Amino acid sequence: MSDSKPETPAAGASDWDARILDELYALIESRRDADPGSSYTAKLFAKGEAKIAQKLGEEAVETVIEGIRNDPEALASESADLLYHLLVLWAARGVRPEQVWEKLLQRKGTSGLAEKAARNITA
Ligand SMILES: N=c1c2ncn([C@@H]3O[C@H](COP(=O)(O)OP(=O)(O)OP(=O)(O)O)[C@@H](O)[C@H]3O)c2ncn1[C@@H]1O[C@H](COP(=O)(O)O)[C@@H](O)[C@H]1O
Repeated sequence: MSDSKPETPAAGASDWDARILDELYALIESRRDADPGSSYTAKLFAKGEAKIAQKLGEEAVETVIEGIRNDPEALASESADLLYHLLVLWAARGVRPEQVWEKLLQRKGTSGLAEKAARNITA
């Protein structure tokens, strides 16, 4: 069996990882000038940044609800909706995934508690 990941993951496949976020972002970018009648992403772009942010908020609330209920499958499903809409907002506002990955990388190894304590000293 090859170690390499498939070009495109099959639905339900476990042999995939977070690189799908980069692929999804590229797909979202490719829909920027598409027909809103044939693409949900294009429809979101046509509605504008404020509506996209509002939609992200709705998906966040739905994710929170599933986080409070004990239904991991529903939580995973709402999380996918949330991530998709977050990526659409990044694209709409000109944020590249690499910018966010860089932020995460910079924080690697720094405890959230230590960072918060340092912030309070300098505030
Ligand atoms: N990952 C997603 C994805 N996740 C969620 N959604 C859509 O997000 C919407 C959210 O559903 P809701 O019930 O919350 O909202 P709604 O009532 O349907 O929508 P609104 O009228 O409120 O805007 C649904 O229409 C979902 O289909 C997505 N739509 C698209 N993608 C990806 O984007 C690609 C391009 O899609 P199109 O732009 O439609 O071609 C697809 O191949 C997917 O890979």
